Amino acid sequence: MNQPRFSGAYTDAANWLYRMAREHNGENVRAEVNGADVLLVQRLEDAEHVLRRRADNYRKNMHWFRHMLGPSRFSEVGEAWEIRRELTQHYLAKFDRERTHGLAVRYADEAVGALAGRSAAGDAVLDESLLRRMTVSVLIENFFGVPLAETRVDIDRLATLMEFGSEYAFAPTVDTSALNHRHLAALPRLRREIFDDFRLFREGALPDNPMLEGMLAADRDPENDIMLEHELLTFFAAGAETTASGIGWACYLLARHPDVQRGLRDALAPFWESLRPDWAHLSTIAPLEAFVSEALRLYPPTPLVTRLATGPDRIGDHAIAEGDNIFVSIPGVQHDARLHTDPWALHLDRYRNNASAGSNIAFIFGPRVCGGKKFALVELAAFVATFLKRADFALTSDAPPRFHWKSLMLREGGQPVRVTLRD
Ligand code: HEM
Repeated sequence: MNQPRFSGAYTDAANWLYRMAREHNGENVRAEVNGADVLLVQRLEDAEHVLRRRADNYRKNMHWFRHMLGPSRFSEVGEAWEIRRELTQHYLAKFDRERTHGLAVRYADEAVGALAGRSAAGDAVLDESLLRRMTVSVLIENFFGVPLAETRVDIDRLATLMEFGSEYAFAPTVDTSALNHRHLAALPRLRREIFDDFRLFREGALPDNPMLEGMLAADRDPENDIMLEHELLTFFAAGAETTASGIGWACYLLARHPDVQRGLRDALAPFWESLRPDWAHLSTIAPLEAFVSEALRLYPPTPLVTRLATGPDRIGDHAIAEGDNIFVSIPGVQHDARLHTDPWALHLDRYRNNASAGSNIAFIFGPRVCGGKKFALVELAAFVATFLKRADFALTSDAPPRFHWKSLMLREGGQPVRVTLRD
């Protein structure tokens, strides 16, 4: 059989990952990706080997991403990563759940009204910039204590930079096409504009904030190459673009499964009618948790993580040499029919006994686990609950999704969903 091959722009990469997950279900695959040999890992046990058990032998491989966005917690390895992780992880782990829940409900309420306005005006797809505005608003207000409107952060510029970055996110990088030349030419100006947008963070114009003060102190320290703007950029990209993609896919699933939509709304009714519609209460609503988990299983916002072998090893049946490229396919692992019966369908029941929850790896695991996993799960649950309270979601097209990768996974052409307010 011919070796599977991917060539072209990485904007198409997620379509290839889903094809591999169907055609080589439950198998790892040696593939050629833009001219380089890659082992595509699709088995949970081997993903655990690469990301957790032998993480010391598989380092992050984001030279090009680093080149585009600057070195940050996201791209660095070893001590350079550990210093950066120290700067933010305490705050990402110890955030106030109730405050985050409150902010997520408030901004979801605003966003769903605007989304319904767009649908009423004739839009057949969800306006993704409204979803991004919602998630950036929660992130900034939660971690920096100010509303987005009082900062100069421009969410569209951030999204454009992410799109540029996706072309260069992986090794091997794509051939430089005319499009890429245009990107490269525009990059310096775009970066300058975004850094200028972050001026208030550097100038101490925001309320006292220990996380920001720690980042600024590290930025001033000549002993390292930490730059506040690089850390902020990846913080916003990792923390807001991802959840915006996640809630977009959740809306699509609600629209595609009206029965699930009704069932969840019914399950949430006592919550909204209660005297205590807070996180302590929302976090006990099992069908909501199951729905968020299934949305992240079927459509993981970050579908691919790439690593480079630093020494020889074995992964399943494959011998690994130093310098080998390893791609862990999250859709591959999460659609493995050995772990999930009927893996392509939405199943809320499988979470009843937490049976297959452990095989969902949307946030990966091991030392480089997503720093914002808990925060993202609080936000996503609050967004879905608020959207369901306020609106109905209906499909505007039955066409199966094609994917558009831009450092995270969106739907090509936008999510075909009409939003109608219930009150
Ligand atoms: C549904 C939402 C999200 C998903 C699916 C997601 C997924 C991921 C994945 C797969 C990685 C590992 C990438 C790699 O190692 O190559 C990662 C890393 C990271 N994520 Fe998330 N993420 C989400 C939301 C967030 C949020 C809300 C934040 C911040 C508030 C965040 C902060 C981070 C950070 C800081 C890292 C780097 C961790 C490290 O290497 O130290 N993420 N995320």
